[in-house]
Amino acid sequence: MNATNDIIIIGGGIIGMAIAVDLKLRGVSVTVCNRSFPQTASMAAAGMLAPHAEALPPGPLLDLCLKSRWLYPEWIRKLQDITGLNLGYNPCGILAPVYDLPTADVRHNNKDQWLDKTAIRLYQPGLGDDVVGGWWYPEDGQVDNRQVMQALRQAAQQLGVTVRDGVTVKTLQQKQGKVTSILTNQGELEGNTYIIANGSWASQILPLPVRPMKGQMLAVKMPHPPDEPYPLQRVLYGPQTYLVPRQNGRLIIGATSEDVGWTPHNTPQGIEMLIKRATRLYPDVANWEIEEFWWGYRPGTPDELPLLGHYGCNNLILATGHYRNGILLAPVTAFLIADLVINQKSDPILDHFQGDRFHTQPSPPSASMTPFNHYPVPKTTNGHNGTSSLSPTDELVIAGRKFHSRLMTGTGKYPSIPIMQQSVAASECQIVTVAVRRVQTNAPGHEGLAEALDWGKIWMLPNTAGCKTAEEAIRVARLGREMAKLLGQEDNNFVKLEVIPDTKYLLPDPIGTLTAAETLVKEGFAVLPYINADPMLAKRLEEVGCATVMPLGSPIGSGQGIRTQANIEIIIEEAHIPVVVDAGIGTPSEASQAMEMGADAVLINSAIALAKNPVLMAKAMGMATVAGRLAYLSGRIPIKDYAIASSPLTGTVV
Ligand SMILES: Cc1cc2nc3c(=O)[nH]c(=O)nc-3n(C[C@H](O)[C@H](O)[C@H](O)COP(=O)(O)OP(=O)(O)OC[C@H]3O[C@@H](n4cnc5c(N)ncnc54)[C@H](O)[C@@H]3O)c2cc1C
Ligand SMILES: CC(=O)[C@@H](O)[C@H](O)COP(=O)(O)O
Repeated sequence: MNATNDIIIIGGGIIGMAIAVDLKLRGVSVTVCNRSFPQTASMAAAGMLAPHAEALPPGPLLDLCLKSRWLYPEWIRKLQDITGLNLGYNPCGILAPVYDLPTADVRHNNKDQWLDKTAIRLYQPGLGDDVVGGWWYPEDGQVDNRQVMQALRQAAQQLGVTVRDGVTVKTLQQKQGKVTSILTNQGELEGNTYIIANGSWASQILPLPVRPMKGQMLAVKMPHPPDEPYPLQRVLYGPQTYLVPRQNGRLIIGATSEDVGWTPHNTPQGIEMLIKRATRLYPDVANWEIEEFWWGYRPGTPDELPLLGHYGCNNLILATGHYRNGILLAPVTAFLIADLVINQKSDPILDHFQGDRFHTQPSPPSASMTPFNHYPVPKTTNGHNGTSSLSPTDELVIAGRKFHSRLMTGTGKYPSIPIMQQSVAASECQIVTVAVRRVQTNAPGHEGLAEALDWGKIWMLPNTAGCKTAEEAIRVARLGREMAKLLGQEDNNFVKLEVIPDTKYLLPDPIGTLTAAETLVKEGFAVLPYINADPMLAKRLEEVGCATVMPLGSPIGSGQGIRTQANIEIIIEEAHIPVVVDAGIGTPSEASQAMEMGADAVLINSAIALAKNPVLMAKAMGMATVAGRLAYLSGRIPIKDYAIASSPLTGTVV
């Protein structure tokens, strides 16, 4: 283990490096862990400083951007003084041509300068015929972001920041509300404060809704006659495209905005679109020499605002999600975050950018006290509303943790979060599985879901749904552990392991599952693998140290019931760990059937969530699970070929 570092910054893009330099200048020891990925947003960007041309609506983001634009000249001067490098800072103004005339009202009321068809051509000759006028934003400008990156790295080196390239942070270790260390591909590192500044990849470390928005770019070379200036001197920010002329004659053309996940590369379609739009705006571009194509990932967030400030633990700070304006926002981010670290001073503007703003209201304090507002749930005949308790000794024990309910439920597919909350309460289950990926990306139907349950009462079972390979599942499992910790379950090391490459039947990959299970068990996880009902695989998983096995009854969501009965019976017979029948259960009788067979528990999602009355069905499933368990414990009568009369045959009246 390394010596303790004061501040550890995860990510060495413009945000991480700007914070590092600022902190170092204030006298703190800083280490930057940087995975060194070429397609970082900071290298891909166009470098526009364009709060006005981007047409940001009035609000906290515009305020933050304006503050940063105001800080820019001084920030650049500081970096130039340290490094002696030219950063291509150019407050050249931005011209924003349009193809459709805005209404006279808008033109009249807007405080920015409107230029008509003739005036705009005086500002910029050579515009395309479709341009009918435009806006002039004299205070916007540009910087050469690649030069800025070089300067930040050089400044960091000169000042004594430790930059560890090639170090990928895999997970944060937390204890009692504090991050204690980070685990990296090169070992463990300890610090006092940890700053998450890894752009689009933030969601790989913490359950944050940051996702990549791919942008493709292209650069051409502007020609110019000897002793004459380049034809473009200021940024042209046209409809869906921009042209950013550098002072050395390079013209940056951008950009696509694609919600395609981590799909890499430039594509013919993307480049064709860029060229088409650029030549409509400024036709001469069509003949200029192409210098380069590239692409990068903007760190997008659901509300397009960055995530800044403390998050979860008191020594964990976010500085990510800068989406389209991270180059512009670097100086203000560095300033505010350095202040927060050193002076423990949180500028009020940071209130708008808190990482927990996507969390919704928690569920009512006690699941069992939840009022059933939407669907009536009848009391059982004896007036007892509970179904889960059998006898105190009949507990389900998984990885040393005891549960009295043997029903596990899911959180997906419900018509609404309140109905999910009520269903969980009605089922009286104690373990609820949560799809880490969907929660972290705030996928439709999963917004605020993680916060909707009272994790003081329900045990979270993070699952790796959506993972097609062992590697993905391992990564998502680690995220799940962080998610559980952040939601207050410090000691939760459970993971429901799903490795499912097949999208039609959602059948799990046995080899990927075993591989991932081996790694996760070694990392201290209590692994609950979802498997086909394969007794040999179940045995192997038990041997590598899994906490349960979870054979499927039939394909997920199919409601076909227990089609794999014979194999599940073998698994139950042979296993020394709990067997949880997972997936395909469609009715309470099938839940009961699994329990009567001797399964230790059942996991049911679709049959509850998609029922006409989910809350009522949840109640029924809870009762059926108990009934099945009681039946199993009671010992069923043997099956006979012939009838045996119920009433005694002796002593009958003739
Ligand atoms: C095509 C395009 C055009 C843009 N144009 C503009 C513009 O004109 N003006 C503007 O203001 N903004 C623009 N942006 C947005 C801007 O580039 C980003 O908001 C900004 O660069 C984000 O900086 P960052 O440091 O947060 O992320 P990045 O620059 O992506 O840096 C993140 C760093 O973290 C590292 N990392 C990732 N995971 C780990 C890990 N687990 N452990 C260690 N290190 C890790 C990565 O390797 C990378 O070095 C543009 C973006 C794109 C893609
Ligand atoms: C939520 C979950 O983990 C499901 O993948 C699980 O397998 C349940 O399957 P059903 O939806 O068929 O009940």
